[in-house]
Amino acid sequence: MESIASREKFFPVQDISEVVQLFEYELEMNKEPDLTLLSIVVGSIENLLTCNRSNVLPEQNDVTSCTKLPVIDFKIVNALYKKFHSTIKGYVDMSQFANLKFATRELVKRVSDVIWNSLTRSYYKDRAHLQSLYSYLTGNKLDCFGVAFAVVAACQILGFNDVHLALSEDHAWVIFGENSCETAEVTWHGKGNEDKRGQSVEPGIASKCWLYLNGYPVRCNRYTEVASIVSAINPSLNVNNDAMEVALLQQQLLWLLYDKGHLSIYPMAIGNLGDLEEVNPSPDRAHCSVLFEEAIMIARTCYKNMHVYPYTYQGGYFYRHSRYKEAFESWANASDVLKQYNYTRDDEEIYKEVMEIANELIPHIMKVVSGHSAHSILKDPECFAHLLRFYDGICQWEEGSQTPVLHIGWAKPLVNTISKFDSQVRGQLIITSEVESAEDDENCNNVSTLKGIVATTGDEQKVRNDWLNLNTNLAKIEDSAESGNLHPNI
Ligand SMILES: CC1(C)CN=C(N2CCN(c3ncnc4sc(C(F)(F)C(F)(F)F)cc34)CC2)S1
Repeated sequence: MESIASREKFFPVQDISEVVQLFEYELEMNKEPDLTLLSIVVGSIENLLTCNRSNVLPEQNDVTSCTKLPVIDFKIVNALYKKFHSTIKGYVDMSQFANLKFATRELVKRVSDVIWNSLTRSYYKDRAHLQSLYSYLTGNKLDCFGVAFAVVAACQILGFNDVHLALSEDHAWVIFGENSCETAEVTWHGKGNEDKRGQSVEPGIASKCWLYLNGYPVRCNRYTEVASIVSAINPSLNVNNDAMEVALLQQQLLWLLYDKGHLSIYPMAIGNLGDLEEVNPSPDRAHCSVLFEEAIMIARTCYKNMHVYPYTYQGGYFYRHSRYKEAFESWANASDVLKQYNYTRDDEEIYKEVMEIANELIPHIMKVVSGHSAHSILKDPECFAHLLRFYDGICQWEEGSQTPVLHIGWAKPLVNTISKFDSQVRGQLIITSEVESAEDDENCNNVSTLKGIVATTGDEQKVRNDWLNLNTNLAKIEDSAESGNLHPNI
């Protein structure tokens, strides 16, 4: 039985700096970081401070790395660690997988079955704080991410170091095999969907749905898996409050991983750090807006600009700081990513995200700026161009998709927004468009799309009627609304 005796010297853990030291040791000194140990430690701190917070902390707590944490005893951690080891080694009969250099699909499926079959029969899967091995070992509950993570931690215990976590923006699976070129579903996704555990994710990638990022997920190594443990820390006490100590712990651990370069292929983790820095800026650290930019650059360079969330992290920041023109640009850039996909029922999460932007945030901005003076964004053709690009990307997302995206609920805020801009502003747009080949249009009409919307100020430009493409889509929506076949999503 592998032991954590060598780590006993870090216990009892009493404050954030001691947790950071333990992570530092695991990242630097251990042959490879022990996913089981680290998940149990942060999971126990999170659960003690968010679930049963009964007098585990002194009233006053300082807000530095000496922030007091509930005392985590070695014997508790050691008992849970041994429990996971004996569960995995007890239920995975290694005689069937003897002398394997690399994991097989059967092995991965068997490990997934052991985790899956040991979960509580029915519980609210979307509840917070179900992501760690502490939750699994003390309550037999895990969320979608937690199951995938547990499978990878279990494979580490069994010695299969080729099994790694693959992370999209709303799903997780594993990669394994000689060049890590095999993939396997190991957890469920969404509500009411049959799980596909054991199968490859190739069909998901082939369907061009956002859930599988066109084959550009974050392919983790052990260090990025440690980053996923930290990024998955959830400081929420309830809908409106966070446990400050847990947020501080997450922020310090993310900076530790950032400084070691372990966030350099993980845009969402950098986005998470940006959100934490916005609320609680660390002295002599980059401003949060720099972090949001960095996440975007990683998505563009490492993931062929297939990730949406880096732009919505940045757009959300600009929106919260009333930097509306920049928010429009971020959201238009997010839409440029989305139009590379076909919308399917598995993409609910990003649908809700885009719908909130289009039907809540942008209309709110329109209300706020309506009363403002001449310099307002309603006189700015570049703002108008960003908004058109945002809406057009959604239209293109819908084109070629099995499931419609837009419905009359979208058209009203859309038309309302566009009509807020003066006609002379609208007249200052230059629309360039290329006619795309018709392979994706069932009527074999040439599908002209907005290849670029540039705004000029100054001399009047006749608006090229190519952007009528947008109006054509609007007409379709209104027709469909009249004929009553509204979007099933509403
Ligand atoms: C701009 C936003 C709306 C703000 N928060 C966002 N998050 C919060 C954090 N988040 C994440 N942050 C770090 N890593 C991961 S891995 C992952 C996942 F693959 F979907 C999983 F594993 F299935 F849950 C999600 C996720 C998901 C996206 S996007």
